[in-house]
Amino acid sequence: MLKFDEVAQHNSRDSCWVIVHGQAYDVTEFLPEHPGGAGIILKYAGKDATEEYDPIHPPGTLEENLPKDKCLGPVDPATIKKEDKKEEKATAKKAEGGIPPLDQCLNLFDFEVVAKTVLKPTAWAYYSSGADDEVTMRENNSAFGRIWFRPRILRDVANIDYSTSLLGNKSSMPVYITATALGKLGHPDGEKNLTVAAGKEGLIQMIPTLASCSFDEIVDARVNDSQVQFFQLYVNSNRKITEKLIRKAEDAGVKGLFVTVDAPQLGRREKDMRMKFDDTGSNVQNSNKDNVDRSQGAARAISSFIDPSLSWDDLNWLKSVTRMPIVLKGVQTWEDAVRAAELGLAGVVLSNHGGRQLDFSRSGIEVLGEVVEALKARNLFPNPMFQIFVDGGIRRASDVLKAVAMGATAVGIGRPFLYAYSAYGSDGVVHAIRLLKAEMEMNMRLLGAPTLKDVVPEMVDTRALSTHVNFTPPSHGSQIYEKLSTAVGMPNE
Ligand SMILES: Cc1cc2c(cc1C)[n+](S(=O)(=O)[O-])c1c(=O)[nH]c(=O)nc-1n2C[C@H](O)[C@H](O)[C@H](O)COP(=O)(O)O
Repeated sequence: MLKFDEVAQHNSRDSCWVIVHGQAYDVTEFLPEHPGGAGIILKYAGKDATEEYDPIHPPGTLEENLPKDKCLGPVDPATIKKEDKKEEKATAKKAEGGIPPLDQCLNLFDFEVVAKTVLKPTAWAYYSSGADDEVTMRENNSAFGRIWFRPRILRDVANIDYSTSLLGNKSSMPVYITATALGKLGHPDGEKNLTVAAGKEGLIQMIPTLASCSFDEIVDARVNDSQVQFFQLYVNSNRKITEKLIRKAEDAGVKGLFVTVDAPQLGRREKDMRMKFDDTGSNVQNSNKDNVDRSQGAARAISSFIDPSLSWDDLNWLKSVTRMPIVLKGVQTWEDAVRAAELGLAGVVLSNHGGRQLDFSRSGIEVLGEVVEALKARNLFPNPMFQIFVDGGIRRASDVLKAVAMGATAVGIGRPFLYAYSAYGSDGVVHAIRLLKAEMEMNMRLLGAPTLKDVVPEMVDTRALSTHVNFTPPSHGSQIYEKLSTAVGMPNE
């Protein structure tokens, strides 16, 4: 059995060994091939890299990418020295007073406040960042603040039913858990937290291509065989790899293929870059002058496989590969939505990737208005065979109902569920979903709409949508933050 000190001597580009899950690997020859660049590996040369490795790599990645003889065997656990993780210590200190009990989270904003105190800085940067100046990320939620309800009265609202169906699959609410990458950055169970909660609460989860967990782990985490999942696809420049992924998803019973079309290159998320940049900038990478394009941060590094040449011409190929309904995720104009409908696709997600792609893209809810008008003008709406989804900035059931009133079938939610499980595991996500369900019941009752069919365009006033007022959402979660900051002695920022 190897000793840690033996591994520690192989800590350079000329001879680079790392430890992952107690096994030593010689990655010297792999360094130039690593999509994330040599620098991030060299940072852990001669050390235990397990904690850094896990959130980014699905199980089996090493075995799939290294020749057998590069696995050098087990390292005596008694000799392994743990890295002095300054940043983890700081985070632990912040939360040493513990986090508030789950039932003190009263809305989706509260989870963000709590997650910020428990997430590693790199994880917080990755999850919370938007592109450039984050104008679109803020606008995503602000835009909902410019839509007003027109509630109707004296309607029998004794029984409220907010169930619906997405692409022909039952859902307990017009909400799905959208695809967000690198789930293990926030919690060791990663995306499985979402699978379990979605199954328990009857929601559909969209499995991301860039998940931390393996596809099989996420599918195996279903709470029962009838649990419905969708798959979010980044098309790989190597189309064979993409075909294999799609077939695997279809064989696993996935019920919808959401092709991401707003990210031919991942956006410049500067919070993420700064964190990663400092992270890699301080490491051997600079002195080794790696040729990794670090100017795009970690996101670019993990997504260099995405095919920027993907175009409308490829849709017939995509349709030939699968019988799953195909939805384009990241459509931002009526022209592209109409084209998708005319091509016989199953729908579109009006989305700007949570403001993480092109800054100053309009919010999904803003685009929804023009898309519905354009489809109606061509007798393409309403059409149960072509569904419209919206995501970005949805934090309240009132946001969900505004989108439904304007013609969306359902909405996708990302960050709040990430924050919920980063702080509280899958129980956090279950709680978040139940909070939304309680809001749905109350909002629909007060709106005068017993079912989603009764949530109609006349119930919203969208005249203010086209003007951009600076709507700053109330400082949500401040109550919980105050409590928290006193509990753990943090300055009340
Ligand atoms: C927050 C977040 C979003 C990501 C996401 C990762 C995070 C941490 N990632 S990303 O690494 O490439 O940017 C994906 C992804 O893998 N694929 C994708 O289609 N959308 C990705 N999205 C966008 C997501 O699917 C929704 O469009 C967005 O999260 C909706 O906005 P809210 O977070 O405000 O709900």
